Amino acid sequence: MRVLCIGECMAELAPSDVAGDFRLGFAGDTFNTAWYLARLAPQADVAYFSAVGDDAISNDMRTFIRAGDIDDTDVQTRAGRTVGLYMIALKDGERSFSYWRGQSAARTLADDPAALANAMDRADVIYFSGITLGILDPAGRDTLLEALANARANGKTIAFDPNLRPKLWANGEEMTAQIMRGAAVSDIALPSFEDEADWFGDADPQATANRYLGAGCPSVVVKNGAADVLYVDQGQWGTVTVAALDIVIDTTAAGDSFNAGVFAAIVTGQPLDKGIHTACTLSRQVIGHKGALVPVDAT
Ligand SMILES: Nc1ncnc2c1ncn2[C@@H]1O[C@H](COP(=O)(O)OP(=O)(O)O)[C@@H](O)[C@H]1O
Ligand SMILES: O=C(O)C(=O)C[C@H](O)[C@H](O)COP(=O)(O)O
Repeated sequence: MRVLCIGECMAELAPSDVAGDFRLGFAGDTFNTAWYLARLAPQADVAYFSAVGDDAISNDMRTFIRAGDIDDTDVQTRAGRTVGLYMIALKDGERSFSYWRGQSAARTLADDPAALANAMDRADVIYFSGITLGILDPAGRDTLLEALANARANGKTIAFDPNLRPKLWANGEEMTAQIMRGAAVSDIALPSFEDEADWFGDADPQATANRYLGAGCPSVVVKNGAADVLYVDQGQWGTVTVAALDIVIDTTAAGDSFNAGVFAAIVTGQPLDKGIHTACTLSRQVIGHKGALVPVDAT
């Protein structure tokens, strides 16, 4: 099984234990999921699709991707450009981000439809997010969504995390409309209830699930912080209880690592509820540590 994750990896500055000192890493929502999936399912072939520049930090990022056992064959190089950067600020375990990514090479990742089609042809599961859609210009977004629709018609499984990031969009209407275009080409959606309620006005997680079902996405997993995970899979509804972690250190990548748990079940042919249990165990470990990518125990 080959899983292709599509999106932007950035340089990450994460607060260290010393006030004012930051640690340089590499992270980004779809990349984080690829990284955790490669740890959880070493038998799977995990690949990343993106674009980087040709400077030193772009090369360091590529080295980091490969060191994570992630195939970087489909990471394109754009001469004269570089990668995006973000910094995490923490207050009582909740994170906020500052970004410097307006000119990043990843913004051009969908410029070559042939490269997209070729990478998708070689994959079984294809994952993208609302952040992937948000960094693209309208033409790139159309190209990516068309390629995903074609891949789905060819039998690929398409997975989507809406990952709502209002800073990437002109306004809320544009964001919600484009997110639902993403849902319409997907087989499984993995939204987070709090964000969905804020932007779509969903009254409860059932309303979130029903909205994605209505868009044509037949399986939905609704994350909800420490509250139950609600899922619907080909008409079967269920919930999984989360063992709440009392002291949360940093919620960065909670949802990203969770998604990797679900994909690990898909690639190993296990039922979705088993994958959600793995997802909960993994994301609980991740939020107990600082930064997006943390060492994980066997789950
Ligand atoms: N306080 C917590 N205790 C235990 N697990 C948690 C906690 N907060 C989040 N998680 C786990 O992380 C998953 C994703 O969290 P959530 O906050 O909903 O997503 P996101 O990070 O995308 O906003 C949850 O479904 C749950 O499994
Ligand atoms: O690409 C971006 O804009 C990011 O924000 C990168 C972040 O590391 C993850 O997106 C964290 O995502 P959560 O799992 O929701 O905590």
